Amino acid sequence: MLEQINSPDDLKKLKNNEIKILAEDIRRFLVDSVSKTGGHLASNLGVVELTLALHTVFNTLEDKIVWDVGHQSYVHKILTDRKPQFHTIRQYKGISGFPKRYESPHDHFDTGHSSTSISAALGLASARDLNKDKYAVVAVIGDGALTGGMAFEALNHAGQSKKNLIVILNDNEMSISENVGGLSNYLNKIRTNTVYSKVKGDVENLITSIPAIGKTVIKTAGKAKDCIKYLFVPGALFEELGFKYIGPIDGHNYSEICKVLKSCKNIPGPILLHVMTQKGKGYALAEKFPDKFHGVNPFKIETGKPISSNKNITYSEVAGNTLVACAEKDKRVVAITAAMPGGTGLSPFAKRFPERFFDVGIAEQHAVTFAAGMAVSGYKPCFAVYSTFLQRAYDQVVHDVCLQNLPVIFLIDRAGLVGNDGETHHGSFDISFLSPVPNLTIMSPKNGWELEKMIEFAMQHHGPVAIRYPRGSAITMENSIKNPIALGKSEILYEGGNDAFIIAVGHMNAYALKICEELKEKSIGSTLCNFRFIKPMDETMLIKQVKNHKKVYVIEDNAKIGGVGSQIQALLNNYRILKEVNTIGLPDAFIEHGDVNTLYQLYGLSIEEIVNRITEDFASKNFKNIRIR
Ligand SMILES: Cc1ncc(C[n+]2csc(CCOP(=O)(O)OP(=O)(O)O)c2C)c(N)n1
Ligand SMILES: CC(=O)[C@@H](O)[C@H](O)COP(=O)(O)O
Ligand SMILES: [Mg+2]
Repeated sequence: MLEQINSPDDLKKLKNNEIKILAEDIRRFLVDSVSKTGGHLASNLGVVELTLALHTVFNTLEDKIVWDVGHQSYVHKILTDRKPQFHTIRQYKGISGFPKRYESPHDHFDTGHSSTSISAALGLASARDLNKDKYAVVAVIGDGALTGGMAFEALNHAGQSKKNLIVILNDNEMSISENVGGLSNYLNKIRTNTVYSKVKGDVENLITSIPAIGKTVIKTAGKAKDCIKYLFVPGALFEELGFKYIGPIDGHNYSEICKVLKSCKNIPGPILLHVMTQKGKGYALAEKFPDKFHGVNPFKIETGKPISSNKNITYSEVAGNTLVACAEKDKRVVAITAAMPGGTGLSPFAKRFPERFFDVGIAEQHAVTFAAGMAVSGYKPCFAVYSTFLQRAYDQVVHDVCLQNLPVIFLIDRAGLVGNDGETHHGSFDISFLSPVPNLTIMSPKNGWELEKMIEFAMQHHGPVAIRYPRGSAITMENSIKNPIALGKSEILYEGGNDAFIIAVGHMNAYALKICEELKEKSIGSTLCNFRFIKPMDETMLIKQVKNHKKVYVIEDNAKIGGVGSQIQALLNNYRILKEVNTIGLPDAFIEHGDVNTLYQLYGLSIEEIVNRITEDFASKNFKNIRIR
């Protein structure tokens, strides 16, 4: 059936039983395709009927759907002309795993970070009204994404705005892990109460339908009506904010969703349509383990096991295990996540110390200020967070933690390039945005061992500490020099001559060591400095080594603007040391998706590219050894 669908218009020709077959085909296609490419599977399996219904009722060339996070937009992509390219999803030069306006006229807003959809949709609806246009605007937001502060801010605004706007709450009772918090409990009450699910009218209808209360209640007890409304009317919370709440409805019943969506089109004002779906639907393993199949590497369909299994410990696991060890020794250690216990390696901590573990939902801003509150009270909070999501909480880092010099530890996972998730998810900016913040100590480990030692160091430090490390396996360096971590001190990893002074940040040291060896073969002598502390910098070492070398190189997986290279250049300028610092880092651009090695090659960060660049510099006839004062 899927072969017959070349555009959303083709859906309108299908009968109900054909839609059922189509839904099955789409699920098969998704499992087959994602098992080869990797990607977000379970969320997409859950929204097949919902997406089919949306494309039946709306015309997405005009009507605007905003997919929150956007990881569940695969079915939408398949239905909107991207089926032929679907095998390229998340691969370099392939289609993105998230909605992209550049990719299709059916995509109306780019997403990747959670909880933005209602704000964006309200913006679209407000612009539509100013322009006197007529299109519909729909935000599709998950129950996890609804826990994000922005979603509440937008509901608050949208409810009062009275704009025609449909918010579809796709409730599958899961974030990546189990959803958490009071709102999740509230949705659960709506779902599980049979009165709620049977009665979809307004409060009068509801009350008259309960014989024990009856019509007299309505006549005689206006105030009581409000109380009863809170008890019985599903979605009263949303109603009070100014939304018309509809639901909950079965998100796998295509014709019911179509019917409700059609009537939503004719109801004025903001509507919240509560749709219940099952994450992973149709693929037994994903139904059983929706968290494991949220985002997957290529896997075998029969077993669900990854095709290439990498047994090496990841940086996230090192961080999580180290926190457990620290917490065993010190009762003040607490761990915080914003809905990413698995990804950040905190699951063992959650299991071992449930009372000292806090999953705050997708609420990075809250997580940081919550950590500040605990720190003020004598605890040692560790917030493990992906670099890209910490962007959300910048003001909280500055205003609530660093201004008060509180001993909060930021374990910044997924720093640098993350690969296939692409531009919304790379951790390209954390050095640039954290470095100017007073009181903050910033470190980056060269390998797993050093991450462990840095966390132990941070536990003893008085003041906020950020430790940034990349996605994936922790490097184990043979013969690594295990100097203890000392505040503001870097480590010389290689001494082989005075031509190039190479400063490497974090895991780039592994590359840099090989680079030094290759340069040696080309008769270029070098020294390698593992720049453990991005802040405070090891100024004494820097000045000494810079003066002793002909050229200076900084290798970092952060934006060059505001990165370590630019900071070292500024430092040398301050000391009137006239030396050019050559930074090998990320350009002033949003980096596309693709595997990390391809991207390193593309942006000059691969070993080969760096060796070539340094070799060319030293071969250049124009090369002058600038004398240093
Ligand atoms: C600001 C931010 N924090 C964390 C994430 C990581 N993340 C992506 S999807 C997701 C769970 C979303 O749950 P839900 O909205 O219910 O969607 P579902 O996958 O269940 O359909 C999380 C935590 C993110 N994308 N953005
Ligand atoms: C959509 C989203 O934001 C997450 O699912 C993210 O893709 C997880 O990334 P990792 O695979 O690096 O944990
Ligand atoms: Mg969910």
